[in-house]
Amino acid sequence: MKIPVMVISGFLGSGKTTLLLRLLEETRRRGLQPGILMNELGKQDVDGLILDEHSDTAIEKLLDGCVCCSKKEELADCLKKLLGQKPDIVFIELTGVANPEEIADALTEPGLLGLVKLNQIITLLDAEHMLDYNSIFSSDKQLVRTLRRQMEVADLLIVNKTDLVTSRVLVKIEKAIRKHNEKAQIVYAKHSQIDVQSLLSAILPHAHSPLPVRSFRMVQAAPLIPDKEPRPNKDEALSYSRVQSITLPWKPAGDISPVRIEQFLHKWEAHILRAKGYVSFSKEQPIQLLQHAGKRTTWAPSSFTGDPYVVFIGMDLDQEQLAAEWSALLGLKPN
Ligand SMILES: Nc1nc2c(ncn2[C@@H]2O[C@H](COP(=O)(O)OP(=O)(O)OP(=O)(O)O)[C@@H](O)[C@H]2O)c(=O)[nH]1
Repeated sequence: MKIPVMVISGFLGSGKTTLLLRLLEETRRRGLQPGILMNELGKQDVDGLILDEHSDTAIEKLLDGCVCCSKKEELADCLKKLLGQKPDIVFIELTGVANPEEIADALTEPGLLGLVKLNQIITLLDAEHMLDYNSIFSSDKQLVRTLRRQMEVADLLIVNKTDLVTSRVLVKIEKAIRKHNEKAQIVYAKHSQIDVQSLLSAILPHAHSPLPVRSFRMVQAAPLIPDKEPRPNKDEALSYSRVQSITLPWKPAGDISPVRIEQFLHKWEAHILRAKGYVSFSKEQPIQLLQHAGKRTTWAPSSFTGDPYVVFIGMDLDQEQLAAEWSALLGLKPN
């Protein structure tokens, strides 16, 4: 019996983990056993810890690189480990800069073909920023292509963060999406709130019934990129070229307020696309989960108990400069 795999893609901070939490809630309600494969660009696993706080699901983690390019070799092993736990469905949450078609392709490779089947590719779109991506990322050809492919190959497109835009913007977004994908269902959401019940309705505990599977992807051995668009050469095959991540420890020398961190992120906003991690402001207060996406910063109490840190993901990041300014912010002496 092949286990269905749902691939969750979408740019950095678009709402993938928020959706995954909703899907996990529904699997629990239905008595399904899920397996999760998380892929993160950073060395630290912020999303995995968020999931750990909300569920006791089996999670495999691929950190410090993108599963569609630098970590592709490890995908099969990770999936096989998860399958050992006999899940009814596997969710793969990709990094924000991953091309989901590469994963769909990998699922059809001989080592996995008999074990898993692609159920569907879901792509989340950040309604507040997606119309600006082409101009913001014009210097990273691969990334522009990846973001386009995230739209083109999706079965379901979730336009998320609709609380942050007007209905006029939504009309523009729909037009932009339809240029790239005429068929996918489009749904509009706040905080990835969609009808997860119907999304999972065909998945049964230890399912023996036929599932809706993207048959054209599973049966054809031909490349997934259409002929009119030649396969990229080796360098172009990377899904991005100018995005980097750096993890910095949080060890302030004295008191520091959340406002100072927000000012820091604001100062770096031309380069920082996403920041997340755990920080503590005082011994009395619980550790805070920092989430910075699309130039907005939020804080939430967390039960994290390790050494606090923040992961920064950015474009053309001067990592040395960032680290030096971070140390200065925390009141630390330069090395
Ligand atoms: N205002 C608003 N915030 C949202 C919405 N959906 C998610 N967020 C917030 O956006 C931030 C990023 O959400 P995530 O679900 O972690 O996004 P992601 O795509 O998993 O992020 P990465 O995997 O790190 O790229 C979090 O602070 C969420 O609470 C939404 O619809 N509206």
